[in-house]
Amino acid sequence: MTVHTATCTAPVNIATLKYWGKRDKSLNLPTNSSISVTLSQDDLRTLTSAAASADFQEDQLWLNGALESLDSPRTKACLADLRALRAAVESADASLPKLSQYHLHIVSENNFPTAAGLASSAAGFAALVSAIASLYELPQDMSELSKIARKGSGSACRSLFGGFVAWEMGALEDGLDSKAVEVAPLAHWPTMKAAILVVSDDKKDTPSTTGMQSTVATSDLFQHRIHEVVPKRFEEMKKAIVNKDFETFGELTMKDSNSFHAVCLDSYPPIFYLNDTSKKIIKLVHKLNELEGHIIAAYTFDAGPNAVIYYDEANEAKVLGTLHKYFAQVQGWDKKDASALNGGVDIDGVDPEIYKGVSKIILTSIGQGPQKSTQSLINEQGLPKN
Ligand SMILES: Nc1ncnc2c1ncn2[C@@H]1O[C@H](COP(=O)(O)OP(=O)(O)OP(=O)(O)O)[C@@H](O)[C@H]1O
Ligand SMILES: C[C@@](O)(CCOP(=O)(O)OP(=O)(O)O)CC(=O)O
Repeated sequence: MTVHTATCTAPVNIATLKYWGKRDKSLNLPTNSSISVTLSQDDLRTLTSAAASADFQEDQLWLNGALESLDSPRTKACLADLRALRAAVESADASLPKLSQYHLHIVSENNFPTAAGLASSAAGFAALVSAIASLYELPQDMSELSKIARKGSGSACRSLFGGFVAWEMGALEDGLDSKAVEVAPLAHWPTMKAAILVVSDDKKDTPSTTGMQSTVATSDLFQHRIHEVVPKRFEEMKKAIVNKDFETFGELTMKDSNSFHAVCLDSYPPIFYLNDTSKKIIKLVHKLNELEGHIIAAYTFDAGPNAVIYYDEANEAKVLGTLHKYFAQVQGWDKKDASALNGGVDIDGVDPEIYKGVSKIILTSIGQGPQKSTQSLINEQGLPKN
């Protein structure tokens, strides 16, 4: 039996200017442009192998060791687009195997919790699209492929690039101009770091799609956000990234997280993603920045209570040192020497039991986009190795 395979990894991205709201639900077309930082795959990544064979009976996906349905319209849309591009390649060269007509076996592993507010769907769809595009030897560039990943999950389109990434919302009804582009590569600002305080790795209450639909339908504040706030912020944040201006980048990042959670609260009925621990972390970061006299740390929260805190390596002693003072008991510090963690400052009014609301800290940094891998998860029969 002949089995064609390819394997790719893809990263998680965490938005600093949030995507929240769809103008087209089936194509995942957003109501505003967004910006994100791609995180290092050393800490958070999806590894996906894709195989095609004339002997396969049906399309199948194994996610983290269990068979997962491929019936969702989102996954079907991604597979249909990729097959259409492969069919075009095959019609231009009759000597190529007709992979577009074969069923696919896809095996994927996330090295972090799935569906827990850590952007697994972003890394997952970016890896799925990258692995199949590699299997099909597609000529399309990353921006083109990002339009396919977008149909899987909006935020996934940004995981096709490393470094700093913008998702341009586009204006066309068919979504052909709604794609991810690179704002700056990893090498432009490699000292950007992220500390993720995992407040909960439970499945979230209100799924992003449902939450967005409710916000678009019911929040008045949302109209102000998408028309007045985000367009200006989008340009300002890109400029701050190009200038490596952490103060401006950090301020815009925090304000945008707050704006996103404000429109969630303004939805009817309201949507709550932050919990008491999240709010205590927000206060801690503001007090740290006040003590320093300028912004050295910036928080952002997605559709859940987990905090992502961005900082520049130049301020690592102070930022991580301070977090260590309050969260020393949580797991995840082992990759840092104790000597690197004693530069923290005391902050008035922080609940000494704040650490009880946090299960672990993930210390990571900015990273690269999808990578080809030789570590196949599929055996010669086209089935999962484990
Ligand atoms: N490696 C993967 N390959 C394919 N699909 C995946 C993969 N990982 C996750 N997914 C899909 O994404 C879904 C989880 O998306 P969901 O939006 O609920 O959580 P999340 O992305 O972890 O959180 P958030 O969007 O709040 O950051 C999974 O149920 C699965 O359908
Ligand atoms: C708060 C966010 O993380 C929302 C992400 O939403 P998704 O990309 O998960 O939504 P779907 O398009 O419905 O799959 C903000 C962001 O990542 O920009």
